Amino acid sequence: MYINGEWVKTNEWMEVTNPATGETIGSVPIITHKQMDLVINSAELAFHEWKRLSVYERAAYLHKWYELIDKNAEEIARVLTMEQGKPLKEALGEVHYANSFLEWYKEEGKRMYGETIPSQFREKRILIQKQPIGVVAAITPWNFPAAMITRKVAPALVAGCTIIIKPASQTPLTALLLAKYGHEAGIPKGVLNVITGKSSLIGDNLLQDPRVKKLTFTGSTEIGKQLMAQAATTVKKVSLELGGHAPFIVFEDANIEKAVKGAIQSKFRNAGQTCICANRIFVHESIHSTFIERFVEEVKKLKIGNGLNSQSDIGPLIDLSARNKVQSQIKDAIENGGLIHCGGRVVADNFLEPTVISNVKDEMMVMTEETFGPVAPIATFRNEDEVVNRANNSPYGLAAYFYTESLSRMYRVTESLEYGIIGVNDAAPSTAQAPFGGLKESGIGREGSHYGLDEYVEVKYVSISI
Ligand SMILES: NC(=O)C1=CN([C@@H]2O[C@H](COP(=O)(O)OP(=O)(O)OC[C@H]3O[C@@H](n4cnc5c(N)ncnc54)[C@H](OP(=O)(O)O)[C@@H]3O)[C@@H](O)[C@H]2O)C=CC1
Ligand SMILES: O=C(O)[C@H](O)CS(=O)(=O)O
Repeated sequence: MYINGEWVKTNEWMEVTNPATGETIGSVPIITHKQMDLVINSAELAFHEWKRLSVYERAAYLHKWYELIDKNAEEIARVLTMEQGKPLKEALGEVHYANSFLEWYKEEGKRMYGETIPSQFREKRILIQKQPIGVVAAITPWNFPAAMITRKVAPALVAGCTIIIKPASQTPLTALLLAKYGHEAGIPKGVLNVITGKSSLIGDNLLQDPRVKKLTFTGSTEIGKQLMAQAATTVKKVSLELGGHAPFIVFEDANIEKAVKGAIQSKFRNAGQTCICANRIFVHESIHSTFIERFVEEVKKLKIGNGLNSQSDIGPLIDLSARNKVQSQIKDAIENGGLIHCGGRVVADNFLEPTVISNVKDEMMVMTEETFGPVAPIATFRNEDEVVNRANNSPYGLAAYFYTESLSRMYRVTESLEYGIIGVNDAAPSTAQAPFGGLKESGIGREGSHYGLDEYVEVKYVSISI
């Protein structure tokens, strides 16, 4: 663990395994109660100094950190693949995507403007200041072990906050490697902290402590709700990036080749383990057979294998329970009339073939529960109103995609879909300068863009009588 600028151990450890092979690749300490108090104390003390630096001074630290991550991207990507499983080419892409948040926020922080507002009284002046909120608790998931951290740390640090990061127990090594380069960049002690151990102990301590002013969480909706309730005890500001169940709609006037390419990209990235993966594919009945034929042809080309093998397109699922959950969705679909066009089988332990199922009904598990695996369920639809209603019929509201060549349809459907992120003929919308986040039970707040910076500041109103 990295606490107050030092590498800290404990007597108890937990192992980290490679999901592709099951082998142990490392171990991390299990934090104690005493160390929880130490890390919160360190972050609180550091906050009072860190916030006094100019944003330009803070940005300079982020710039050095960015340069070190860029220089060591291959090393970080390799560790990421070994603990999370994604193909090395995807892991390297994630490291650069993660670094883009440092690159973007080290500059955006310099535009953290306040404002003056005219008063109705001659003798009064109204001043609005933006100030850092304080100590931030960041709890992150295993599917993007680098990007889900920097997407929080970059805006938090440049705004003047200090941060305590709890990475997922399955992927802590990437977080600790990022901290190593943050340390080498000279980030002052106590500003950046990475702790590991029992999530409930860590969560309870961070969320009950009034010195922690903000929770930023990325993970499942179930855990997000629990943490939000815990944060209420001390009225912490919360940002929640939760589950998704993205509809992917192919209209009759779509460019089918683009739609097939987009569906492959959105569905099978990270073996389908992303919160914005296409989870329900709706194809207009008039182009269904053409789409299915081309889509299956392309899916069959995907190669499954250890992420360290440069030929692999699809790595393992994170663990056996994840694989079993996906398999149960496939089984449910088949039992209710779904037709398997390819895949559906376990290749080895955590490896599941990329699977395409047609004749899918909206009541099936695969169409109502987040899949988080390489399964593409395809349903047909007759008209625009029908498919928009079906697409919106979900407690989730994170990402949605649709393919059309019609400008008027693009506006109509974009305005009707109840999702925070909409890809129009685009299956890969995520980028540092745009706001990422969902509606409904997909979360609260945004990450990335200037909206993401606002999550780490308080707006102070100063009324002056001269
Ligand atoms: N909206 C978005 O941007 C994203 C959403 N997600 C969603 O996350 C889920 C997959 O990620 P996954 O890691 O399994 O999600 P989880 O919600 O199970 O875990 C997320 C993080 O929360 C921690 N955690 C779990 N329980 C507690 C607790 N009681 N107190 C404190 N921390 C706790 C976990 O720790 P531990 O590892 O020790 O269990 C982990 O670090 C999917 O639903 C996916 O949709 C994932 C990525 C991005
Ligand atoms: O966990 C996720 O799904 C990521 O937030 C998706 S992305 O930002 O890498 O696209």
